[in-house]
Amino acid sequence: MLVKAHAKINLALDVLGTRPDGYHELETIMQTLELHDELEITTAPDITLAVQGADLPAGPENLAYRAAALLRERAEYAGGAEIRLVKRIPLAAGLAGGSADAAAVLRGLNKLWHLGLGPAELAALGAEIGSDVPFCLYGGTALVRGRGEAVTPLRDLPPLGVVLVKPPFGVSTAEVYRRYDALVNPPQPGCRRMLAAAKRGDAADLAACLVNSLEPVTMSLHPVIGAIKRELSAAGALGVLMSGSGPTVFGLFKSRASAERAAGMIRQEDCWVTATCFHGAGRE
Ligand SMILES: C[C@@](CO)(OP(=O)(O)O)[C@H](O)COP(=O)(O)OP(=O)(O)OC[C@H]1O[C@@H](n2ccc(N)nc2=O)[C@H](O)[C@@H]1O
Ligand SMILES: Nc1ncnc2c1ncn2[C@@H]1O[C@H](COP(=O)(O)OP(=O)(O)O)[C@@H](O)[C@H]1O
Repeated sequence: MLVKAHAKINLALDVLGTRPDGYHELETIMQTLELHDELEITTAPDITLAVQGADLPAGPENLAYRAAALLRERAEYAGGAEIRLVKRIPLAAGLAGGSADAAAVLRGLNKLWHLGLGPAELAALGAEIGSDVPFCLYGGTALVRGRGEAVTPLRDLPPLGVVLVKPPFGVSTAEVYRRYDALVNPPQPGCRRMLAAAKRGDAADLAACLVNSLEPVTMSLHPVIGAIKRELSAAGALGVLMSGSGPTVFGLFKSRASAERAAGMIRQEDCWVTATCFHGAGRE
């Protein structure tokens, strides 16, 4: 069985405070992209994982493996699965690559093992693996709250083009959140404004409402993020923003074709650059 694990970006991200469990209360609007990892999953006596395209462990430290092991344990399933993962989403990028893989494994094994678990049950399991996993199980466009476990699907947005630019370093999500807590003047929330724009579904409106409370934190650590934003704007982006805890920066374009043209204009040293587009929940 072939399963696609789609990357995500955050179109808006507000941090509302810290929770008793040490995580942060969020309000964010997330959107899956056509860019995806691929997983070939077949039944086997035990759980095995082979990774192609990235230097990643293939044991329990890998979120894809961890998802299979957790599902097998909770479903008390006797068999296993052979998982072959082809990575295309860059690591520690703010694109939820690991979370997307974990969600793809939960979705795929739920079918392959005929477990019959519903979306809410899978999302509860996913939340134990990582905060972005519940959204990755739903995909499309959604309002996400809590630690990331409360997902409210929204109507699909127009299929906008997206250029992704990732500088040559990863970012620790935990460190970005820790540094956020130390901000004297945290950014103003903007998720509600984006929610209204998402309901209207107008591209220029969406682009004008992009907001990410974590962006100033990561940008203070890596000023190149500001340079990438300026270059994407100069290439004609409708709007630009860092995704999640970063460091990937995205630019929105009216179509995939215009994103492809703009991607060819990006001259940032040593950056990973690709053009993709919004991916709706209903599509594989
Ligand atoms: C920032 C966001 C925005 O969508 O995405 P990415 O930038 O990672 O893609 C998410 O909140 C990241 O989700 P995810 O990367 O799954 O985080 P987890 O593995 O669950 O947690 C990593 C660390 O981030 C912090 N964390 C995460 C989520 C949250 N709501 N509050 C937090 O404080 C915690 O310190 C936690 O130990
Ligand atoms: N299948 C996986 N794909 C990517 N990263 C993984 C995976 N399994 C574990 N990881 C670890 O999780 C960390 C964060 O992964 P990722 O989800 O790509 O980051 P982000 O949430 O910032 O997009 C990586 O640095 C990597 O060490």
